[in-house]
Amino acid sequence: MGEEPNRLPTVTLSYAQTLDGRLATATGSSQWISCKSSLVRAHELRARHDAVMVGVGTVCRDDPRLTVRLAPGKNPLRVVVDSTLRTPPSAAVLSDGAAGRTVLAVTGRAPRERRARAERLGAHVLRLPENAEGRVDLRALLVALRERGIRSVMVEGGAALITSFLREHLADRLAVCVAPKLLGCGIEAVGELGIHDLGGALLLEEPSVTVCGTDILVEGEIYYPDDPA
Ligand SMILES: Nc1c(N[C@@H]2O[C@H](COP(=O)(O)O)[C@@H](O)[C@H]2O)[nH]c(=O)[nH]c1=O
Repeated sequence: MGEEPNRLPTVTLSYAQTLDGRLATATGSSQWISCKSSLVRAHELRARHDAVMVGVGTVCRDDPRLTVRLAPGKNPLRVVVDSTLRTPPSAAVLSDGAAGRTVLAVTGRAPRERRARAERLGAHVLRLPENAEGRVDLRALLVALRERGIRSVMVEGGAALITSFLREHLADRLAVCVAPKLLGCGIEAVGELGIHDLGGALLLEEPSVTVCGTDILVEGEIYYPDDPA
């Protein structure tokens, strides 16, 4: 059977949270929530995807490298969703010598001089339409990535990007690492989805639950009850 040419890349949301659903403390401290075995597994998952994606807030807070280092395998394309291009030139994704494997997804609100600077560093700046909130239109981003041959995307966060993918029904799979820790107040993994009764809850279809080191991994396909069958 041939591949559907218009199919959007498969999107997997993958993140580590505490038992009480936090990605980080209220001050943004998140390294590390998961145990070493889960970190290895996260790198294995990166290697199985064509692209790994984060929001610019995560870049500014964590300065991730988004490479495969703890497992064998190829580095995926790195994609930063960054409507006004706030990624600093010193960020690892622009300064580690592999900026040619970094896409900055921006809107028309990204100042020209910042775009030129990122391109001089070797990054690909992808100018995309904005949504009603002035942020990058995620569907347009997925279409643009598909045109570049990307068939699978692993979205690592942060909370705003995770929430947007769920709200727009653009996430296909969830792979959540739950660490046996409690933080109380902190950054919640998933924000407002506009669900007012339990019948509207997003579900994981046939989820798998496995233990990884001291963490619990929950994975499955996301079912959106409001979507037409
Ligand atoms: N805090 C947290 C994760 N955070 C994710 O890992 C990124 C760091 O990537 P890198 O610099 O390549 O190691 C970070 O920006 C965020 O996307 N991942 C996990 O498996 N477990 C954790 O506890």
